[in-house]
Amino acid sequence: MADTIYALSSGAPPAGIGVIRISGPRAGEALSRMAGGLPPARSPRLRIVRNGEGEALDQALVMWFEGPNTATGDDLAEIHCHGGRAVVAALLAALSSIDGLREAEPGEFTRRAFSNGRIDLAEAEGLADLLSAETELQRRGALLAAGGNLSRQIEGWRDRVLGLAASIEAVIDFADEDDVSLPASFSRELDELIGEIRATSQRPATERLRDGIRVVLAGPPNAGKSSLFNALLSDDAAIVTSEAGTTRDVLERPVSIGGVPLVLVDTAGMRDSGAGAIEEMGIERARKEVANGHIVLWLGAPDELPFGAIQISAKSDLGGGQSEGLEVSAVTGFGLSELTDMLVEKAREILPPVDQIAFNRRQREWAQTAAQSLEAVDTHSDLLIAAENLRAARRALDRLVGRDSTEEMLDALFGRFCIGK
Ligand SMILES: Nc1nc2c(c(=O)[nH]1)N(C=O)[C@@H](CNc1ccc(C(=O)N[C@@H](CCC(=O)O)C(=O)O)cc1)CN2
Repeated sequence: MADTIYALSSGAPPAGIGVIRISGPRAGEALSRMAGGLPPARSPRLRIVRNGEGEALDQALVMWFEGPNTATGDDLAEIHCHGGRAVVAALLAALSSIDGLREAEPGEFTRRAFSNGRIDLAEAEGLADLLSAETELQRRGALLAAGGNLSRQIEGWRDRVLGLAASIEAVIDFADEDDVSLPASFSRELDELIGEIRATSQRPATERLRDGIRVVLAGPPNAGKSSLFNALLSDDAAIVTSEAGTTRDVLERPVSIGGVPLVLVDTAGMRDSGAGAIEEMGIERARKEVANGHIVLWLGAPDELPFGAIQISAKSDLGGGQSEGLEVSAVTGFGLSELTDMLVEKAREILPPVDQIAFNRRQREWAQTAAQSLEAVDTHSDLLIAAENLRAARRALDRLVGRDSTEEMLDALFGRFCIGK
């Protein structure tokens, strides 16, 4: 019998309300013991919730969902309690003392939903992105995958592959009868399918949306990079999102500007001579960032503009001086809104579309494998080989949505979730 797991699924206490979920074969029994009987299925009821000694712990809304039509696919109970630390702690302690119940691991509720066939891998990956979404664009992109749009598209492609395979197999099976041949539409249907898979694979990968567009500020020392960095971070439109984990001599801050996820990267000032060994290392890092940045803002001399970078003339409040490129002043705010508008526009051009499905890198590899197998289908030569290529394409699409995924893959994915999800 599968374990029955429980966890606080809402945010860290103290909070207004705490939602505790219990999933598994003993969920109903556990809720019934604590709430003095099961409420009617799928209807909230206000109950006094008690521990094993009959002591009242809280007055809470309780809900009961009978499997398999639940979020996890198991029997599922929920206690919506007051979100105070001691209330949540007392309820979790009461659950831990019930036989056969244990605390859930990170992502374990979602993993149950996956093993019970309630969601597929593409939906679970979308959910992981949805939970980590900090900007509006990230939320919209992830919701499409989490809501099954991507999976439905793959299912549609898979059905078309099966249809093509059935036509080929019919010809193979009736090879003796000479009036059996492939439908005239076969090649057109095959080409259309390849075209759609290729077009979707060519869209930028969703990791770019998840990780943000790197906007690198580069230039010589004292060019005003850090002032511009700070000004962009405190721009009205900018919401500073959670800090990146790494501290380096390259300073980076994730920020949401107009709902678009950007990572602002401030670099060491570049100069050719007079730099000591440590500064030299900083400059080396700065060069790397310039090479890897999605958007590079150059605050130096126009004749040293790195390839593809955007010329910025900072400190324009000082007047005079160079006036090439976009003029901005971190001090007066002059030109900042033009700069952020431009950043948002450029970023959107290189981000995956949020109103259409896009793949992450793992999904893209399988989609490309499927397209390659389909491209190898040649109806003018051995049809047995064509049939085998169609089977290979079907297998690749299956892998894309996680049929036969390995334990390692699942551990890696669900380990990204928090406890209670
Ligand atoms: N309180 C609470 N809120 C939550 C969740 C939860 O588990 N509990 N969710 C946790 O992820 C998300 C909602 N996801 C859910 C997914 C499926 C079903 C479910 O019961 N599905 C059934 C019946 C659908 C229906 O009522 O029409 C089904 O699909 O058959 C419920 C929630 C977000 N909000």
